[in-house]
Amino acid sequence: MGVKISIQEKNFRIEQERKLVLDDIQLTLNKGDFLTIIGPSGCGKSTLLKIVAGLDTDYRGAVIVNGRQVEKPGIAQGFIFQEHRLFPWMTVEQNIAADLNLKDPEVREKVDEIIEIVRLKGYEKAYPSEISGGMSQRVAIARALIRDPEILLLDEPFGALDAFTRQHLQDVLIDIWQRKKITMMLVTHDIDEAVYLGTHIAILSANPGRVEKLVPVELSYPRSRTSPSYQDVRQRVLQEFEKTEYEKYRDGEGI
Ligand SMILES: Nc1ncnc2c1ncn2[C@@H]1O[C@H](COP(=O)(O)OP(=O)(O)OP(=O)(O)O)[C@@H](O)[C@H]1O
Repeated sequence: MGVKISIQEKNFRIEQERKLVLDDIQLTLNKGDFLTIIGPSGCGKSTLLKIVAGLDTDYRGAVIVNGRQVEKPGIAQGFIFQEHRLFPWMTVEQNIAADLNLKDPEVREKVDEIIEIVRLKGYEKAYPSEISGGMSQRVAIARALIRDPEILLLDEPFGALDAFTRQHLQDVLIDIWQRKKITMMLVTHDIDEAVYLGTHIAILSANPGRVEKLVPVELSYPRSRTSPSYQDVRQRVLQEFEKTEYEKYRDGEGI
């Protein structure tokens, strides 16, 4: 059981013109894999994630999550955006429970367990305006986790946070992933984040978006950013990434 992504092509229509954005993306994730995705700006990373989430179904191909074809958004595919999208009028625990009844003892127990996992104990009754950006993002992750998703999709989840908070949340995410044994797909602009988190890294090229390289990361967790083996992987990924950037600009695309 796992996730099978087969996107033959994804086009967007822009001013009468058809633009091929994703071309022949074939990815297979085993249960518990953590795939990080990097690639030049505009290469289709978010589009890929939205397709897996069922938020975009206008493409040629199929996405199978644990044997079922994804045809619309659903609880099996948790999605975390860059901005947390919490309800400002609800407390932390209400945001996490959302449409589930907090008075139900089973829901209560689950909310308490997840709050502990995302390290928000003591903040259950706080409102989003009373907590930091990093904490809000942890609430968003908790809200997805409580629904027991088969895959968690994260689109630049820590992109808006400062470097210190970002590193802390990377460790929280690894802890969640190890405890829940959940399959993850995370898009990032940060090569370091991709190497620190992923069991595999997909490096995409642009125009059209293709998987240029799939790099398995055979480093144990927790990873040390300063170890020589970590630096070796980082260097290899950086070289591959630079090739895709170079090709993009050589072909006349600019910032
Ligand atoms: N709804 C849309 N309509 C038309 N074109 C779109 C739409 N969404 C995305 N695109 C185009 O598709 C391409 C891929 O966009 P996407 O947001 O998936 O890239 P990305 O790799 O996530 O970019 P970034 O790294 O800058 O966030 C871009 O050229 C973008 O302009």
